[in-house]
Amino acid sequence: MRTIDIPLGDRSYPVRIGEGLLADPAAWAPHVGQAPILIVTNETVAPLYLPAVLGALKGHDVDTFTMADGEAEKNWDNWRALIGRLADRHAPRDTTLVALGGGVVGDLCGFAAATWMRGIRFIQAPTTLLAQVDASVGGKTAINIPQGKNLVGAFHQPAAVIADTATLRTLPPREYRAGLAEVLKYGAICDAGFIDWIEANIDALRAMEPDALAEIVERSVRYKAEVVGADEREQGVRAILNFGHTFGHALETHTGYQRYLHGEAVAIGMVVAATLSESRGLLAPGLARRLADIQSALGLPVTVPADIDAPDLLQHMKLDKKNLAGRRRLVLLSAPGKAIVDEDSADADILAALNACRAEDPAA
Ligand SMILES: NC(=O)c1ccc[n+]([C@@H]2O[C@H](COP(=O)([O-])OP(=O)(O)OC[C@H]3O[C@@H](n4cnc5c(N)ncnc54)[C@H](O)[C@@H]3O)[C@@H](O)[C@H]2O)c1
Ligand SMILES: O=C(O)C(=O)C[C@@H](O)[C@H](O)[C@H](O)COP(=O)(O)O
Ligand SMILES: [Zn+2]
Repeated sequence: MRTIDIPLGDRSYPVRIGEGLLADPAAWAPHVGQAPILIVTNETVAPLYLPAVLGALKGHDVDTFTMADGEAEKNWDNWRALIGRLADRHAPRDTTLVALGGGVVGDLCGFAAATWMRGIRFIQAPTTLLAQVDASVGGKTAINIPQGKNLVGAFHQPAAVIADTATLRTLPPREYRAGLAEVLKYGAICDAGFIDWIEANIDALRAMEPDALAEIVERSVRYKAEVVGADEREQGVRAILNFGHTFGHALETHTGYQRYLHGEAVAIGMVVAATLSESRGLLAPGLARRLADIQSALGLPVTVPADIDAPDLLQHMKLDKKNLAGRRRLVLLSAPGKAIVDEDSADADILAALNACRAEDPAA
């Protein structure tokens, strides 16, 4: 087991990464006391991993809340149902919530933990690649509303992250690929050498080779730890973790959270953001093409589909949380591995970048 600390003063916590951790009582013991535990999971993950977690937590007072599956479930109804469960069970303030699942379960459970009695402990037990490399770390919790992605939420750090890499073996291939988009994001914004590494290890990543998986999980968490440790509440540098997300979230919202996985939408968004960086003269030509080639090789989408109008996406971008006082703020690149926050892109620049990333084949 490897441990990476998220350095946040009295809110610091460990991210524990290893094979078989969910079933290991020793992995849980330091993070759960004798107070009640409510495990939040979904109908797909529960049959796969709930028995192992219940076994590891034997002897504790444990209840389970199981949601339906899918991004569209990260909504008010499930937040209300989960809060209702806590209320019905008279859950005291020392209750620990456990998010067992992907980023959807993690974000919703985290938001319930942030809001029940003004904030209770929670533990992230991420079971997707995307959640292990990104969503479980950093304390962003949220639900979606029809007007936009993650628009209702709170910063609320977990007490620990228990990332069992063995769970990745049951992940559907499309979900695994979506997680790779957030992995590549760290290369784009933090470390050009990591882009090189991913490029050199595409076959190993496609084959889910254990050494390659261990490398991307640990390296990604280290990049995120550094950024979150420097700026917990996105007052500055943390915004770079949103690279590709302004366009990605617009795609997700526009399609009702049904058509693209989060990582897929971010993948398209990263190509658009890199293209815009180049057309604005902020970034030397070549990286947008290179990112698109890596993503294609990893089986990720790279183009804005023909049936989605660029002005519609621009409209969704008005509710982006990075915007301040009427100023639109975008995360762009100034070099491979170096991100900047830009406030000077005009509508016409953005529309041109979106249209430059159109599929030549409308069916694509
Ligand atoms: N809070 C953050 O910092 C942050 C960061 C990135 C993404 N997110 C959010 O995370 C969400 C996406 O997370 P995700 O990609 O994990 O999606 P997800 O939670 O929908 O999980 C993907 C799918 O895999 C299934 N699944 C989970 N673990 C499995 C396993 N081990 N084996 C088989 N199936 C499994 C799930 O049931 C689901 O169908 C989005 O809502 C996104 O906004 C949050
Ligand atoms: O941790 C962060 O900060 C991120 O931006 C990570 C993103 O990958 C993630 O999708 C996050 O949920 C987006 O946050 P939002 O503030 O744009 O809703
Ligand atoms: Zn993301």
